Amino acid sequence: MVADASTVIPDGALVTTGSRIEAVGERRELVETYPDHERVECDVLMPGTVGAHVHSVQSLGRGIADDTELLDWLFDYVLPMEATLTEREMEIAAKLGYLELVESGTTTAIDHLSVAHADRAFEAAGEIGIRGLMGKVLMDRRSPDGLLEETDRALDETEELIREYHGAFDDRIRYAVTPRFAVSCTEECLRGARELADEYDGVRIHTHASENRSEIETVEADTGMRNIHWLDEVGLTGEDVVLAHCVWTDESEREVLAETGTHVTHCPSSNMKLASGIAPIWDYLDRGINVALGNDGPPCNNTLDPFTEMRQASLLQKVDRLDPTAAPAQDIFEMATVNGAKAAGFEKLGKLEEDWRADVIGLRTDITRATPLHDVLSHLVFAAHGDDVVFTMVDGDVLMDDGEVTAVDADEIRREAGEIDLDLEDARESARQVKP
Ligand SMILES: Nc1ccnc(=O)[nH]1
Repeated sequence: MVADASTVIPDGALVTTGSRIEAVGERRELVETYPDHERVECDVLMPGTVGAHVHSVQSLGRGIADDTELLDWLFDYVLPMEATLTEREMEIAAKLGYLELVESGTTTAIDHLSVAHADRAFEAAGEIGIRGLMGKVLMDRRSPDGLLEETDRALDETEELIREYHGAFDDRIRYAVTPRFAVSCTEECLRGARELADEYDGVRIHTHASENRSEIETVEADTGMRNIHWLDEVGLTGEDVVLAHCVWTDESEREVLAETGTHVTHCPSSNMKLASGIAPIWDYLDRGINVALGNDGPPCNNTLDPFTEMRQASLLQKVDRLDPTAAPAQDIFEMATVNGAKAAGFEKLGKLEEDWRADVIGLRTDITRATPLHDVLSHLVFAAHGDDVVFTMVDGDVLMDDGEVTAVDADEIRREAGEIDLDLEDARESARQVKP
């Protein structure tokens, strides 16, 4: 079996000290060197994946907006849903999202929440134990009732949340200031986001950028500039900025991304499903841009399975370039692990190495789909499913063991989520009036 020892370990074992990896290697070896220690043992051990762009709180909207393009999808379905959810529903939505992530092998999420009740998602992440870089969404124009906020209020609320949650839950949770996208934010809001990120050490910025053509046309009509140039102008590029999508960028915008060290999160399933386009991620990597991987939200994917996302990322590049050697498993795997960790800003995350953070998952391979197992990396990128994950650990704490999530009652979350009735009519009317 071929594998990079620092990333994937077949028939592996792991010993932790607190939140760090003490030792990791083949089961046989660790049984000898650590005979009396508590060990994690699994068919395959690998770093937990980093979902570098998700919307946990959109989890109640899976299947409500299929077969639409971005702005219809957003203004006719997703914004009305976010505007309608009560505090309790937002909490259930977030829990459902984190549950799906933890169950299928994502241990860190870069999470775009919603405008209201963001504290419920922070608390839910803390309760379940997932690692996250996340923030309340900022929207101060072209936004429906229930989401539209006055600029100062949106920024003040952000600052309150930074004070409360940045570094919370043993520093598993960090804050990202998250303007929704340039379409729904004023210049003052975008510049205010940069100021807040500069004021608080370790706070990052996460937003959507250049996902589809209607979006960049809207920004160009508003500002006279290409979207990435506009974001650069107002301070939203740099090593502390993670931009989701970046499908529609020209040469000069790509230079800006590379020069500023801005991170890009590729979301292939979402880009395919909303027919947004194919992001030029190999060009980005060639330029030295850090590219991470994300599932985006359940209403546009419609799964949060990181293994499916790795597969889609590779296949999309192969067909786009008509080159079967494009996007090999090792590069895609790095996007889903270390590159995501770099984007999220957590150091010593995303590899199985001594003294690195013990964010680890284990998969079973005693299944038909994994037999015979010629190449474990190939298996993980092209054949594995999130369902194969049986063990999830964050910071040395076990979140799922033998397929059972430990910190929360998963049945109860699913039951409550299943009973929520979405009635979007009024909110949809309001959203239509502000649609670009
Ligand atoms: N792709 C997206 C753009 C803006 N907002 C969203 O929720 N999703």
